[in-house]
Amino acid sequence: QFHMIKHEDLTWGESLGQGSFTHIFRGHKTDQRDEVTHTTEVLLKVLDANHKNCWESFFEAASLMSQISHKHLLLVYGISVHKSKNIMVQEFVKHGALDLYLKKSMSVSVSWKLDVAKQLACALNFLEEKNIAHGNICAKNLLLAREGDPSSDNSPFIKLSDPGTSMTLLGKDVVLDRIPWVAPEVLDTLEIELECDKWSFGTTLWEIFNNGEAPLQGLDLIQKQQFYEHFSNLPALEWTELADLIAQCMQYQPELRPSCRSIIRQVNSLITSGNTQVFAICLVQD
Ligand SMILES: N#Cc1ccc(Nc2nc(N)cc(-n3ccc(CO)n3)n2)cc1
Repeated sequence: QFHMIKHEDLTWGESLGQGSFTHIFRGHKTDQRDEVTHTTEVLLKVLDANHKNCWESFFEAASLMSQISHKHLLLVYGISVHKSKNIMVQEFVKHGALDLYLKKSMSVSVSWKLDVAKQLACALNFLEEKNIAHGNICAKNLLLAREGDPSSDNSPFIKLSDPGTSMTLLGKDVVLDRIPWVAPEVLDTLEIELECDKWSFGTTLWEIFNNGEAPLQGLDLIQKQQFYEHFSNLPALEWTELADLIAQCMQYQPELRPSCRSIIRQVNSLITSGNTQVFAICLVQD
């Protein structure tokens, strides 16, 4: 169910960092279509050689993304297997991962953040309708295709990246390190269900409104595990309605978390109330 890309059709550019057991590189792929050579800029995601045993899960994650297509889901062109290298060839998303972008540019507006939140909620709703759980929703896996800047007031555009190798294969410590993005029940079941993505949506909202700062950053694995054992919650944001939505998503009982439809409705009302507040302030100032 995959397009196989020949290794000789790939050219490698600079390293752009690494994820869990993967390295990512800028690159290009060439394909011949009726005598015309097309060159496309791509992102090459390589599975570490010492985690070759995860290659099925690595490609499983990618195939999930290539079976369905949606404007807010990353496009995976195919895979390339060459000697001991397992390579996923993805569309190159111009501005990279959202967590780094938020840390760099502290000046994005509330409406910018709510727009991103709404797009993620739509992507999750699409996956929910297909009964597909992603399993790794976080700001690092949200890719910024369009910046959208305050002056020309065009809005940001995000793409949800592949979930990567299933953490259930990656071992307990990887699962613990994903606290507080991983839903608490996953620590017992190691199963990813739709409700898990709602928990992670709450954590990602928290990240977005904390300018990309990682929640529970300084905690070690024991302290992270205790965070769940004590049924702790992330520090509430000032904006009460937003804090409420995060709290609804991050309920320890999976069945109490809101549906994607409800999440979209609540983000929409935050957008409306946010605009009203700005509008009111302008009225007062004038
Ligand atoms: N400076 C810079 C810069 C870095 C990356 C991109 N582009 C891109 N395109 C993708 N398809 C995927 C990713 N990822 C980045 C982290 C992950 C983890 O999942 N993916 N980055 C653009 C600019």
